[in-house]
Amino acid sequence: MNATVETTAILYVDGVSVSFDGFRALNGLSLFIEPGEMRAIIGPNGAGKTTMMDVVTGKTKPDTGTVLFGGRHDLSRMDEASIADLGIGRKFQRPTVFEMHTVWDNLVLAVKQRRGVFTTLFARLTGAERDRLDEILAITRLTELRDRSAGTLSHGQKQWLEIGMLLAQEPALLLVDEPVAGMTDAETEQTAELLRDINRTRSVVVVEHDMSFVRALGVRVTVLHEGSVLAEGSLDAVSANERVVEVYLGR
Ligand SMILES: Nc1ncnc2c1ncn2[C@@H]1O[C@H](COP(=O)(O)OP(=O)(O)OP(=O)(O)O)[C@@H](O)[C@H]1O
Repeated sequence: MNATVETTAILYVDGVSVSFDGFRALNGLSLFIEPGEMRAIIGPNGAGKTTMMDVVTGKTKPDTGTVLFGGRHDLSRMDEASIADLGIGRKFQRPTVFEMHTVWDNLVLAVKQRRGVFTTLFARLTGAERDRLDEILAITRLTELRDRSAGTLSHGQKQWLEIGMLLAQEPALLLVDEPVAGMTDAETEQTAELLRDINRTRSVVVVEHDMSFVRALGVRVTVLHEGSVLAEGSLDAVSANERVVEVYLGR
């Protein structure tokens, strides 16, 4: 694994393979995300999308290949906590907010998690931290709901709150797994807007099956199939690709 590659990519994944009991979940996967980019990853079930996220976040170690963050951090040698500390945030498919706490307190807990539990659990937020959380409430469309307990939010609002909790940790790169599954059409549209807002200051990788949502994002799309990249380009370009239609979109 070579950590001296020259690259401008914030996320550099090159020739990565991962096998589980002889089955190749990733097979020479190469993917390069530039700083400030938002990328959508699509592909059939079992294509390797989740495994790709697992490799980037340190949950799964690649058998071969190179995974670099910011051109110099070799993620294949780091554990999950160190990778999160570097500035890679991951939003899993199911929301895991603290239901008994208010929206605001959930965000405060996320800030405290970032600062380190032991030193500052009882310390008050600084003015700058409060201002930042107000901004995050606005970005995640939750300003009016700040005093509601998280358990009373709709499914979509819980997903936005969890995205807000990730933002409170100020990641440079956000990985988002199927954010709109189970959302209403209106929530889906708003989630596309919300991610575009977030993408003004951060790089984002979104895995999603919902093609109207991917269209609304309006970003470059990577199609995975059998653990490697089948096609890459605009949604229109990959939708016109015969192999992509055959293995995924035409189903
Ligand atoms: N820990 C594991 N042990 C054994 N096999 C695994 C493991 N994790 C993933 N796989 C297999 O690797 C393949 C790729 O799975 P992965 O979850 O990455 O696909 P995916 O593109 O995310 O699919 P989906 O759209 O269904 O979430 C699948 O065939 C899966 O069964």
